[in-house]
Amino acid sequence: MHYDRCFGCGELDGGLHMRSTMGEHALVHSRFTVTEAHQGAPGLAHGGLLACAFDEAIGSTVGNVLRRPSVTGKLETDFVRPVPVGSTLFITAKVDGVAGRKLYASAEGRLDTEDGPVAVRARALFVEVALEHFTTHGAPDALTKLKRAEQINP
Ligand SMILES: CCCCC/C=C\C/C=C\C/C=C\C/C=C\CCCC(=O)SCCNC(=O)CCNC(=O)[C@H](O)C(C)(C)COP(=O)(O)OP(=O)(O)OC[C@H]1O[C@@H](n2cnc3c(N)ncnc32)[C@H](O)[C@@H]1OP(=O)(O)O
Repeated sequence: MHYDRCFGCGELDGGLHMRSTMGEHALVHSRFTVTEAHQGAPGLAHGGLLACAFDEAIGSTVGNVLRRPSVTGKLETDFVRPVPVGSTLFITAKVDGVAGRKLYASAEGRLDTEDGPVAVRARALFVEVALEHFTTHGAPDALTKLKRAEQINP
């Protein structure tokens, strides 16, 4: 978790409640369980929420592997298989490259097990920002809140 009020990984009611863990070879593993609240078509996950889960999983990867503050500049998703309510996506993400402030990363999500069929793939460009990005555009006390989460999850 990087911030307890984050929609992706925080404790908010209605949030995605995702957790990410660092694995071998700098791969980061996240899980997203699709509930009734995440539906688009009856019984199936909404694509926008799946994209959100991948934003979170890739953002967590970029943040924890590179330790550079950044924001999503671009997020591209391929939905290759329906994701039913009740299923869990096992997401594996990695950093693909760095070019100055541009941080490239990608992820794939497999259905229900680590080696299940791939249901979603995503690629993202994160752009490194100064810490003032969060205080200028967000809350004035953003850094205090972010640093508190860092202390909980060093
Ligand atoms: C307090 C401690 C913090 C420490 C952090 C460390 C660790 C943290 C650990 C973990 C973090 C964990 C989890 C994170 C989890 C979830 C993440 C969710 C992330 C989000 O949910 S975040 C919200 C959505 N996000 C935005 O709210 C961004 C709004 N946006 C902007 O704020 C600006 O737009 C910005 C800053 C993106 C760029 O603005 P800018 O003025 O700074 O820079 P500029 O425009 O020059 O771009 C520089 C180079 O990126 C290229 N570039 C930019 N955008 C592009 C695009 N779309 N496509 C292709 N290329 C693009 C340019 O073409 C140029 O490339 P070149 O240099 O080659 O010309």
